[in-house]
Amino acid sequence: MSAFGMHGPGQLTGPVVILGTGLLGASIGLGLRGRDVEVYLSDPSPTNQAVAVDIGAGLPLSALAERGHDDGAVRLVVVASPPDVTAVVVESALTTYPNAVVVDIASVKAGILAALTESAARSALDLSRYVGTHPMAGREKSGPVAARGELFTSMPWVLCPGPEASPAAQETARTLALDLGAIVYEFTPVEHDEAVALVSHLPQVMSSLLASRLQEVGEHSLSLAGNGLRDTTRIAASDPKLWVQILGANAGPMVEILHGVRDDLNRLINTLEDPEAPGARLDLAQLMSEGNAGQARIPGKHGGQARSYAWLTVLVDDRPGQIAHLLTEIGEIGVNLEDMRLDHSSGQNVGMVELSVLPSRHDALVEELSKRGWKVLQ
Ligand SMILES: NC(=O)C1=CN([C@@H]2O[C@H](COP(=O)(O)OP(=O)(O)OC[C@H]3O[C@@H](n4cnc5c(N)ncnc54)[C@H](O)[C@@H]3O)[C@@H](O)[C@H]2O)C=CC1
Ligand SMILES: O=C(O)C(=O)Cc1ccc(O)cc1
Repeated sequence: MSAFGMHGPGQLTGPVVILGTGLLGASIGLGLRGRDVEVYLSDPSPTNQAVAVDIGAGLPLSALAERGHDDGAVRLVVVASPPDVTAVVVESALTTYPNAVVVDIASVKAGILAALTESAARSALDLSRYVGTHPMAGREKSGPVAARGELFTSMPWVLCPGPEASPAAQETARTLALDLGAIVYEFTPVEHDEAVALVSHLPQVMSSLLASRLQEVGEHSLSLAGNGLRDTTRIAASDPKLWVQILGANAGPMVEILHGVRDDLNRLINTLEDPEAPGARLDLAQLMSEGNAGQARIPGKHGGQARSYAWLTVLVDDRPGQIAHLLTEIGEIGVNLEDMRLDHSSGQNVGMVELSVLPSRHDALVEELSKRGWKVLQ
């Protein structure tokens, strides 16, 4: 059993080759190693490859032959390179590994399938072994140092098979996602690109636009920043190189959505230019309630139904061990935490731990924690 064997074996059989060992490639390697799958890693950046090997995401690709395998033995190739080189890397993997299923995980799907279909029309490319996929899980950091084997647990993973993908190749792609703990969805590449324009690419653009407003503001104003600003700008820290490629490859669906956003912004500007005008307050109320209605439709994390939780805030001294102590006590009280955020009161030696729980458990937790001497704000 490997060092990560506590996750138990999966269904997938190796050897698996991962091409591109950044955040996603190394995370997939870690997850598969946790299920004892034989994984080999390759990256044009020797540093990224070495880091991925060091964290236990697999062995260098050179070890494939050393372990007695030829290229024909490879069962699955995962292409985890940047989107703009993905079609070329898939094409070369289909040729190099004649018996392997090849999946890619790039964030945009239709253009890659179109490029491969065009290549296949000119050469003898076997697209029955190719399945485009997209795990809807990531981070605002890139590179293998940020990799996590659990990244995909309970997250959506979209399969976008082209018309030539064989049932066996689709089954292998599905097994990869399921072994890594993901929830599998099937979309056509075009449906996928339209959906992610709204649920993934627009949030990134809005977050970046908002955060870019902060470049010139004085420190005095920034010191008032609270969770609203942090929540809405987390992904503004994402890698520009990746997002230039994603947005460029999904420009059509994005432009359509951005026209709608521009109309809404124009409406808001017009209203706020004359906030005392008849109907202005109603218009603002409508805008806010339209937002409420959209927000309420977002499914809960892990694909569950949208659900509202109750929040409470516990003040903790800024000393080592305080948060661990608080969590232990909550465990003893027997309340399950749904979410947790940490914050600091600026300029004070006190931390604020925000906890979310099922509404039915909120009052009991407040009462029990208060009895045990914790300062609880509701
Ligand atoms: N970052 C995220 O949150 C998510 C990213 N993706 C997709 O996953 C893929 C990888 O993204 P990240 O891991 O975030 O990027 P990353 O920048 O962390 O890693 C990309 C890796 O690909 C390597 N690479 C560059 N050219 C290559 C080539 N020709 N062949 C093989 N490897 C090559 C780079 O050296 C780097 O190590 C992208 O296609 C992205 O759209 C999908 C879901 C989430
Ligand atoms: O950090 C987050 O919340 C993300 O949503 C990351 C992400 C980035 C790119 C993708 O194609 C999918 C997911």
